[in-house]
Amino acid sequence: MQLENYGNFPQTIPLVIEDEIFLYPFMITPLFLENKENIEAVENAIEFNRLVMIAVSKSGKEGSRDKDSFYDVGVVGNVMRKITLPDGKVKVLFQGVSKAKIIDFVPSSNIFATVDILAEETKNDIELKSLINILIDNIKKLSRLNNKFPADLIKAIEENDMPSRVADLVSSVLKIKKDEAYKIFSNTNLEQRVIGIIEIVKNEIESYKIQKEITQKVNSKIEKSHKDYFLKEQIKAIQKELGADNQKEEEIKLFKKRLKAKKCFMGQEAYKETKRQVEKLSRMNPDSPDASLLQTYVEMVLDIPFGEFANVKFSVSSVEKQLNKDHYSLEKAKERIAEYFAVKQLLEQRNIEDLKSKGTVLCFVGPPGVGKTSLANSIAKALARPLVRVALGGMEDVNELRGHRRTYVGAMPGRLIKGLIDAKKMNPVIVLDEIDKLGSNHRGDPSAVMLEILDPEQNHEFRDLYLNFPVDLSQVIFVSTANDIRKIPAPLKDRMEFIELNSYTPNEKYHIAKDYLIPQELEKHGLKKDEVSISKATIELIISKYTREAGVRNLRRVFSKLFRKVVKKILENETITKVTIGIKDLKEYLDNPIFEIEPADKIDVVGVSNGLAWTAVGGDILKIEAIKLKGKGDLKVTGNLGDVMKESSTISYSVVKYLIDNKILKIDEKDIPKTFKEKDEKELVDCSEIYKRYDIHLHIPEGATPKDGPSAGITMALALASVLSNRKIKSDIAMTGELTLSGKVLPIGGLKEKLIAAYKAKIKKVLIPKKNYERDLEEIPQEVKNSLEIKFVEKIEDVLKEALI
Ligand SMILES: Nc1ncnc2c1ncn2[C@@H]1O[C@H](COP(=O)(O)OP(=O)(O)OP(=O)(O)O)[C@@H](O)[C@H]1O
Repeated sequence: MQLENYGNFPQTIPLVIEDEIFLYPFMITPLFLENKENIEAVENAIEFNRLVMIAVSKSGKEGSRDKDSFYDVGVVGNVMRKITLPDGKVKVLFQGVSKAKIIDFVPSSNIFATVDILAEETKNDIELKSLINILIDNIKKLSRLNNKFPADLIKAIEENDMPSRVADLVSSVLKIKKDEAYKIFSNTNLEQRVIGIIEIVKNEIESYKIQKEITQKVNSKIEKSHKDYFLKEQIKAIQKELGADNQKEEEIKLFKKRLKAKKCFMGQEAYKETKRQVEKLSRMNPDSPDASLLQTYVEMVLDIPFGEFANVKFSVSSVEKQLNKDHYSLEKAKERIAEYFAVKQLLEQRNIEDLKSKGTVLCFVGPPGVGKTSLANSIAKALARPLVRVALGGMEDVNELRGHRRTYVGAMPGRLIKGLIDAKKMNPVIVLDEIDKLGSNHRGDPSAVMLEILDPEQNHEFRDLYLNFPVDLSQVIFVSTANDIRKIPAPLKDRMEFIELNSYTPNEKYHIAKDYLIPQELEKHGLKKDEVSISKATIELIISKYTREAGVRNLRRVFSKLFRKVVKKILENETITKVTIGIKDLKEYLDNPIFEIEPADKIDVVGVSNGLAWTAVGGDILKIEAIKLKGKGDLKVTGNLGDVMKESSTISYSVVKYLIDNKILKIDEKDIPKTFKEKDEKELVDCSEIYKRYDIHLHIPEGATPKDGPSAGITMALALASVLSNRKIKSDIAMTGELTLSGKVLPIGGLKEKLIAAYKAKIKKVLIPKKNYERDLEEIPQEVKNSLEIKFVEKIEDVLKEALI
């Protein structure tokens, strides 16, 4: 279609104002017209076979035909077809012919405008060509990002050698906003127009790239959240299938129910804290690790037996009965325990509530195996309360008692709270075993924690760190045990009442074995009384040669070992109805004997004296050895001695020197080493030269065992006196006593243990301080007193007189 066929320009032609599409020359475009003027203009063009000018309305001014409501540059073309649609609208097919500009608009007619063709100019063909190439490149790039430019379209663009057509075509595909499209289209400089289009294509490429990136990110996020969502849904479905979902709800319900039941017994703070934690738990995902920790906490708290009490009545008679039933002898201890519960019973009968739970804590002190724990057992049995044993010996951290805070990995309540849970009662008997082993090497302050537990002023509000609320321990009966009273911290000692238990004599052991250990062990092994017979002599031999202990723990083990073998024998041979165990059989049953305290040396020697020692595991014989070596009066002391014992050796040495100087201890002149000159001239030398010309070495075996205390004073002095005077010491004599610098003998502790040790070592005579002789002999078992000659000594001279030959 030729433009010339339509006459010269400028000319006045019908004007259509298009609201939607920005038209370009050579485009064949369907247009939908509903505006009366537009329809009239089209009809006029068809009727008179004229061209029509299509101008585009400015943004926001659609529907108006005012002069400045549309762009003045548009397209002239012809109407190829016109169809009137059923709704009154008119559809026309328009073919653009040329770019044109409205020179004049005729508002009176309203459908006509005077229009001129707008020619485009090119300044530089080569530049234009390059710009077209750049444009095509960018279009190709864009086509990789979206599908606006299909391959055949790109091909058509490439093959078109009219730059203005390429520009029109590309612009029409890009769907540029009207005002921008107008700006580019109305430019008559073709290079500038192509540059404008390139910019738009590039912007579009950038924005697509960004869009793509964002889409990818969003997609991956959406994918992840979708994945999570689906997984969670699946878990839920599985849990539902397994009933776990309900299970959690059920559990929380149960916790709340149990908590409600305990509310009035557990105290407000405890109730509030637990309630808070149950609520927190109900909001948690049951699979999270925190939830399982919290669940353990809630379960622990609800397991504490708040409000549950075993028999609350105290009955002295039943305590006494049980103690007597379970223990041989131990009269003093039994009496003291009975008194303790008598007070409690009276306070209860007279309803003096607040004193009932107060008072001191019983502490059984003595060597291992003498019945400390077993007395506590009997107390619990008699009071019909559960017994909880808390071993303090192996404890490394005091927080094992008080619990670890919940922030601590693997936190748990302390042993006391666990004890209550195990006992299922709030008033058990708790035995704090080996309270003396709670030393300062523990982490934390053990005595402060123990005070919190034992002090009635504090223990009704004992705060376990794990629970984080106070628990009332005031109804608990605490009993403690210790081997060595000296190792218990002073503030704790103040709260305790000590009941001393001593080593058993062989005779006591025999009775315990016969009346308690053997019947109990027979029962444990399923044996009847008449199936085993052990003679008295056999039991005594077992005591003296197969056990080496202050108590009877190993003795019990020996019987258990014997009876295991008896059981085996009976099972192996059904004809056996009774097994007799005699002295001869012991070797077969028990291997070689272990000697208890070794009997003292039978030979009297110079410089070896027998001391008596008290240790946490019972009494012992302490041999003290002294030798003299040529020297110049030094004293060397070995044997792992503590400071007090070292001082005591110095005192002993000074006392002995004093005795020599004052001729109380006679020195034979022959024993003093002399110089050749003194020998030749037969010079007399002073007796003091004996200690000036010799060095003395004092040793107390066994070197690996630490020893301390002043009670070996007289024994060391005796050894020193013996070695310096060269007089022998009687081997069957032993002694104990502190020595003062003026030679007086002061009293000592642990006499009973020491005398029992002397008795076991077959010592004949024992020298003890006068004060002990007058005060403590009553407590010494008769069999010991019968077999030992016990003599008191007041001063060192008495010792020398008795012991030196
Ligand atoms: N007087 C006694 N009568 C009967 N049995 C006794 C007597 N003394 C101790 N026993 C028994 O000896 C065994 C050891 O006693 P127990 O465990 O009470 O010793 P312990 O003094 O607590 O020792 P440790 O200090 O090592 O804890 C127990 O089986 C106990 O029954």
